[in-house]
Amino acid sequence: MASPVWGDLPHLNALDKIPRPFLIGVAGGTASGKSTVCSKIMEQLGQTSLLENNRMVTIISQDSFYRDLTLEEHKRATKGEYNFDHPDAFDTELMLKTLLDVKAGKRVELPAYDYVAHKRSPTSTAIIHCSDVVLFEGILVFYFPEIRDLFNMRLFVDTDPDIRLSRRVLRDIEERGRELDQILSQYVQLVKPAFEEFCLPTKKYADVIIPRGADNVVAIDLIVQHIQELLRPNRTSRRSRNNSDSIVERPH
Ligand SMILES: Nc1ncnc2c1ncn2[C@@H]1O[C@H](COP(=O)(O)OP(=O)(O)O)[C@@H](O)[C@H]1O
Ligand SMILES: Nc1ccn([C@@H]2O[C@H](COP(=O)(O)O)[C@@H](O)[C@H]2O)c(=O)n1
Repeated sequence: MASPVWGDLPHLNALDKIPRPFLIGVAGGTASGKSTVCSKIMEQLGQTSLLENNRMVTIISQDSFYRDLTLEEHKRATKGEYNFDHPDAFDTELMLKTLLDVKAGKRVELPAYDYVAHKRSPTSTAIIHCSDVVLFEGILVFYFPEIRDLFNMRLFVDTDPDIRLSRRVLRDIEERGRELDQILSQYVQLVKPAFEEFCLPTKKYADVIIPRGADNVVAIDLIVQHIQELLRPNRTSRRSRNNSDSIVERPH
């Protein structure tokens, strides 16, 4: 019989059998603050005395799973004309296999994504060991049903589109080697329509929607408290208590 630790617990219903790693999906539009929210959650979970030193929190980015581009696609990418916001841009099979390995407690090695070269970095990798909590963040982490179903908790970072665009412009110029006119044309022609078609409709799958992203310290504190409570050793069944779903904001 399978161990209850790795049991088949696709979501928050089996509250008295919390699987490790506890897999959290973090979706949201480009530059909504997904990575920043994950870093804050990781920071706050790492600091708590409830988690032992040898337990870990890991962040994986969906961007590590961008497909390799053909020569022609790469040419378009350098002109800001390749659609990186479409589900087809991702290697879904590899993404699913990796997450299943992570869930099974296997060690995985992931390349960092190089946004300047539009491909996975051949030199920089992240080793993902078996962790207590794994945060998987990206624009389309709730889009693919097989992947969506793996999460034990789903968060959607909901930041105003104008703020996202202004942050993306600064970030893409400073960190991703892009020119302003290309950032804007890519955004208008590809990023924004794909957000509306593929990312925004996945908000309904979230357990918690985080308005204003990392600025929302209250939401982040509540999420961290909730995770700590779920992962507390020897916790009593939440079904026997009354405060079980107090922080879970379920969208309509
Ligand atoms: N609350 C915030 N206030 C100011 N800048 C922020 C905030 N959250 C994120 N940023 C900045 O916006 C950019 C995108 O944030 P990031 O967390 O990487 O978003 P995402 O992972 O959703 O693309 C980064 O340059 C980041 O430093
Ligand atoms: N070579 C690439 C790969 C991706 N993008 C853009 O990145 C966005 C996703 O990353 P976030 O950190 O913003 O969530 C996505 O909107 C792609 O357009 C890119 O420009 N170039």
